[in-house]
Order: sequence, then C-alpha cells, then structure tokens
Amino acid sequence: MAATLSVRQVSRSFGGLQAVNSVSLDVAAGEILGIIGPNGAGKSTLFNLIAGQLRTDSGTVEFEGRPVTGLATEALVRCGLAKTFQTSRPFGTMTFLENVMVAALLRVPGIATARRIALEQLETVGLAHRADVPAAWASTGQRKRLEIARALATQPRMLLLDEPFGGVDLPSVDALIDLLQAVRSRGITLMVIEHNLEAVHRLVDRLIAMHLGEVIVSGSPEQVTRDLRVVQAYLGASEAAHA
Ligand SMILES: Nc1ncnc2c1ncn2[C@@H]1O[C@H](COP(=O)(O)OP(=O)(O)OP(=O)(O)O)[C@@H](O)[C@H]1O
Repeated sequence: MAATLSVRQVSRSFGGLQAVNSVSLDVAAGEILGIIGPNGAGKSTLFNLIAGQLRTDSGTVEFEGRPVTGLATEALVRCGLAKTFQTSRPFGTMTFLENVMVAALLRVPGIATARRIALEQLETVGLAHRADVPAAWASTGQRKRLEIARALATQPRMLLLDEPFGGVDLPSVDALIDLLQAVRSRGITLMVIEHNLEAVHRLVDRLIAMHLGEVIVSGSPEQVTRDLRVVQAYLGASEAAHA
C-alpha cells in the first residue's frame, strides 16, 4: 500500500548546526508512528519541515502521493495534514468552542457549520461541558485536548502531534491514549513526538529514534527502546547536559 506520508532525504540547518540531516521515512495509512530522541535530536524541526512551518534546505515531502514540499501550513491543512503544537496556545479570551471554530473555519466557510463541527470535536475530546468557558481557564490536560479538538476540526486525514503527553498528569494519560486510539480508528494517520516512553509504548505501532538530526533506529517500540544506539544517545545527551 502507498504511504500516506513520504519524507525523502529532508535536511535543514541553522547556521552551522545540522538540525535535520537527510531524514527519510514513510508513514502508512492508519498507522501510529512515534518519534523519540533526546533533547535537540531534531524531532520538532522535522515536524515543522513536514507541516510547512519551516523551509527545507533539501529533500521532498509527499502527502497521499502529492508533492507538498514548501507548502504553507494553511495549504497543508486544506490538503488534510494538520499539526498540534508542543506548547499549545489557545486564544485565552475566546471560549473553548470559539477556539475550535477558528480551526474549523480553515476548512468550511459558514459559521453555523463551523460551530456544529467544533461542538462535535469538543465532544470527541471530552470537553463539550467547557464549550462556553474562556480557554484561558483550561488546565494543562484540557489545553492538550483543546489543541487536538482544534486539529480535528480541520478534518485531517493525518495528524502530527508534538508531545501530546507533556505535562499531562498520570491519571489522564490512559484517557489520552484511548482518545488518540479512537482518532486513529476513524482512519486518521498519526505521527507523535513524545518523551513519555511508557505512553509511547502503549500508543504506537512503530517507533523511530532520532539523534543529532538523523534517524538512528526504526522498528517496534520494544526493539527501538532496547537498541544500544538509542540507549547511548540518551545517555550521551544526559551526560552532555550535566557536564
Ligand atoms: N529556529 C532555530 N534556530 C536555531 N537553532 C534551532 C532552531 N530550531 C531548532 N534549533 C536547534 O536545532 C536542534 C534540533 O532542535 P529540535 O527542537 O528540532 O530538537 P527536538 O528533538 O525537538 O528537541 P526537544 O525534545 O528538546 O524538543 C537543536 O540543537 C536546536 O537548538
């Protein structure tokens, strides 16, 4: 089966720093692919290159067989590829509902339709009861869910999630895993950057580890997290941080 997303030899540097170095990967339709790696490995940069938030120096990205390299974020959203942010920033003075409506309006023109879609997505993520509350009142866990609702409101076929479990308290992790699995069972392909390895193990079908801008290992969660190169990458990064 053709891949939903194909990344081929994508690179990006910042000054003298090669943040992403010739990364190639495929994500199959309906798959949940996890990306791990120590701080500074290039995970977020890779996501930003795929999602049109950064320009690639070289390489290509195809989504559902169409070249999308260099397309701006809004154009990609209209193609069905959406991304949530590591630090989600809702419009605090707007309500939960209005925040999701803004996202829905990227795909549908009418306010009434956007409102209906937004309510459905708040329901999906378990926040319907917060619809009329200012988003500034959201807890960390609610902000993560709101960000997922906003992405879903753009009716994506693929969703890139940057640290969906970051700052989420332990009891909420299970619910978030269930939510993301429910999203996948609607046919939405997921690619997830995550530092919470326990959550990653339970969520993803396949895992890729990055280090110093490169993909170093790809395989099942068990294979990748036990791989000596991955262990050494984490140890090396933690030693460098404490040096
Ligand atoms: N806009 C930028 N300007 C300069 N350097 C950058 C920029 N964005 C990222 N970098 C550098 O590129 C490297 C990769 O950063 P990136 O944020 O992609 O890593 P990461 O794997 O997502 O890390 P983390 O897990 O800490 O979020 C880092 O050394 C970072 O400092």
